[in-house]
Amino acid sequence: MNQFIPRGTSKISARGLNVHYGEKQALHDIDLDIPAGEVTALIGPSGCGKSTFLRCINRMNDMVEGAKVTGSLTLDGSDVYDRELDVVQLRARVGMVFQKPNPFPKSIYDNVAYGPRIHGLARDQAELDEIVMNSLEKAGLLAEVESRLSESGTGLSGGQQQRLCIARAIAVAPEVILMDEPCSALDPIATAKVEELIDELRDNFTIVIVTHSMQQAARVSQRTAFFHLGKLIEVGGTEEIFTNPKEPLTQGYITGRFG
Ligand SMILES: Nc1ncnc2c1ncn2[C@@H]1O[C@H](COP(=O)(O)OP(=O)(O)OP(=O)(O)O)[C@@H](O)[C@H]1O
Repeated sequence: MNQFIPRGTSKISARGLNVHYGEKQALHDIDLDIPAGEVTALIGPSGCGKSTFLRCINRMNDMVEGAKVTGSLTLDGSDVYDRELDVVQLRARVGMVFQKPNPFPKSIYDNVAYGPRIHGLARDQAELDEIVMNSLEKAGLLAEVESRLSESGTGLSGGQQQRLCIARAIAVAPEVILMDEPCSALDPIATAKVEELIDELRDNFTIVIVTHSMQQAARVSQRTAFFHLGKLIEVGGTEEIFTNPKEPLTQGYITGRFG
């Protein structure tokens, strides 16, 4: 059963969204609204289609051979799958942070400056410096790396690398940040830092996060969508989903009866 927030307040809207990988249908008729300025968590057992849905939003599925997306997906009311749409521009508006931190083998500075450079966001070096510093600050990393900006990003700890990847995503001023299990490779302390950061970022960005951890969904999100076997079973306020789910399948999952 799908519940909608009123139209007009949603940043991303899926209607009748289907995804096939060759013969296999990974998502069935998904209707889902993602509100602006909130964190929406996508949860559900392995293989239920969470990552597939996430990857539809910035058209990462375009790169998967045999993947076919039908139905409608809009960002601020515009069709994400419009043939005329510039996918590079879309990915600047919709940034992504992956499961494994993947800094470029470049300096910490250049990791963050990369996007602003290719999108021509800074008029001069001073402006680029400002974007880099601001992004590192917003990602909660500046104090730890200020004195070593020219050192390689790959030399940082896993948690620092993930915050560097978040800084890199923020640097192009996206509207939406997609996070695909961003803490699964991190220890509990690094995880706590990234979770804190997610909470701070929601003032400025719309965030969609895939997580296997129900505790994490409960800690960081305001809205939760539960997927099962490629279908959206239930979506609602996170507290409501975790304390008073309407669907027996959701209840079964959150109480650990299957997973
Ligand atoms: N590139 C692909 N080619 C073929 N099938 C795929 C591909 N990617 C995903 N699938 C299938 O689509 C379904 C949904 O996968 P998806 O990765 O979206 O699930 P998920 O809920 O994110 O899983 P997990 O929690 O294990 O990451 C699964 O059955 C998966 O095997």
